[in-house]
Amino acid sequence: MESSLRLLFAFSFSMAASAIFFVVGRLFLSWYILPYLAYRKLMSNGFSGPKPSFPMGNLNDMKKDQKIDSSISPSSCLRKISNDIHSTAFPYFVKWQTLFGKVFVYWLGTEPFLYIADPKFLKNMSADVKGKSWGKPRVFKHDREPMFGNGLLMVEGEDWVRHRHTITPAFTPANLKSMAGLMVESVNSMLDRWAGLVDSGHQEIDVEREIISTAGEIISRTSFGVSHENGREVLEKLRDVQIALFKSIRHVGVPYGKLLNPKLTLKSRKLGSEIDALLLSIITERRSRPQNGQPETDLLGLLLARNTTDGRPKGALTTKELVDECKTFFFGGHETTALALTWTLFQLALHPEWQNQLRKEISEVIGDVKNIDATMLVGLKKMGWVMNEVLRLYPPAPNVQRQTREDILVGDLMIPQGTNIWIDLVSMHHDQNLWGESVNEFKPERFKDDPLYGGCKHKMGFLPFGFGGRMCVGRNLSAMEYKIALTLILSKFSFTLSQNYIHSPSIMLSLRPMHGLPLVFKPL
Ligand code: HEM
Repeated sequence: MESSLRLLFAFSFSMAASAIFFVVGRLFLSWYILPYLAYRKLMSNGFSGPKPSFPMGNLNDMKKDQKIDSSISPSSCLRKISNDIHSTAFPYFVKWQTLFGKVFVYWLGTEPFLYIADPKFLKNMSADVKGKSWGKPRVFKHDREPMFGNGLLMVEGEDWVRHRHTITPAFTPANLKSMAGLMVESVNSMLDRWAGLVDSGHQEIDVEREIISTAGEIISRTSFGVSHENGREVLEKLRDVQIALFKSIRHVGVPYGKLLNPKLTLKSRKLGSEIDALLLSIITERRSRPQNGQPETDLLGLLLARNTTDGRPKGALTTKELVDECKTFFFGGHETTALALTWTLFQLALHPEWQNQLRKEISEVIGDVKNIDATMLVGLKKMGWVMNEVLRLYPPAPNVQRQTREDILVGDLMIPQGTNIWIDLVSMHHDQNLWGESVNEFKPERFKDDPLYGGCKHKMGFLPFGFGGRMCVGRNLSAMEYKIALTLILSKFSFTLSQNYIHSPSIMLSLRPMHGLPLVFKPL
């Protein structure tokens, strides 16, 4: 009896020991051996980079380099505003570029990333890769699940083709045109609010917050057909997730890094579920709405038209996929455009001569802004140059990420399948070799003779909307909203930068003014 008990104990012990050994082995394999082998493969292919440490990779070096200037104050800041933001927002990349060139390998936790700021290399790498063959880094997909789920920004392969086909018709010229009226209405109500504030002696307004809120209202109404009040709850929760993710970014790629921030992790998961529930109720309400025989052509209408509850047609999105797309578009559809407008008002506040040039163009092309019409907007050429120049200097989406799903040969260098890729748009947009000596100056006229590339020496050196098949699906919607909003703002106010402005362009997924953008307004 005793010996069989001993036998049982020995057996259980050895089973437990093997299980522990197996788990530890698996973890060691996936955290250390596999990333190290991937790294070795890249290094043996001729790539170099800063030395990583386990398990933080290069995260500690990045944190150390990102010094915060505690002496900064609004008045000292106004004296030293510079558009050379690459060196302030990404000092570690600038340092590594001087050591290793414009293509190198660095580590986020145990995840090696191939960093690229060389448009020629980017072109050679991406020339033969179709949109559906690119992946997105698993480490970000997992991290950003509560914000984007597996929506268009993150989805891959044949599923990406299916999602993109379903969504693209929402952005046809006819559909965009039908959104113009709602955009005008939302922007005018923001401007009425500004006029009220100025009348009551509050000339200084933080426009970043105002514009983000109005852009949120626009996407809620134009793409989802919901009131601003209903959309606001989704947008506020998305913003809270964004802040929570930003706070935990310090441990991105670190195994079980989320456990180091349990509160933030739980918070973003909880918010993610609440957002899903809100979106599901918007979808359910829309499904039950009588259609009056008219096809609904806004984004949600199009998504639902292919998604009847009784027997889904081939290629239709599942309810989970629908929710993820709504999440992606609620967020992606407002913040980037709002930031493009915000950075534009910042530049125009510093360059009143451009405010005047644009006002002149508006009066020649549009005339009375009460009659603004989407078809007139193409005539606003100078405004197009200004938009491009702002997207060059302050790209709201400052980097693009990929993961290879096949081996890619670039000249005689091989990028192995599964490699994470980080494309630094800010670096390319601020590269003196590509743009010349005036690279950090605001010069919209550089787009006069070359409206698409602004005279950049390489066509892949200017990519505010990404590249290839995965280029931004909302870029035309964004250009229309930008032109409508800027036209209305410029026709009602002139503005200057407030003494309280602190120049601190920072990354919180997107590139934003860390301390807002206070401007001083004067009605015209
Ligand atoms: C100034 C405004 C905008 C900028 C700078 C911008 C920038 C970008 C960039 C750089 C990408 C490529 C990302 C990648 O390849 O990983 C992208 C993709 C995307 N954008 Fe935009 N975007 C803007 C406006 C919009 C708007 C208004 C919407 C929606 C209404 C939108 C929705 C999307 C979506 C869904 C994708 C993923 C496309 C795909 O992978 O097929 N964007 N955007």
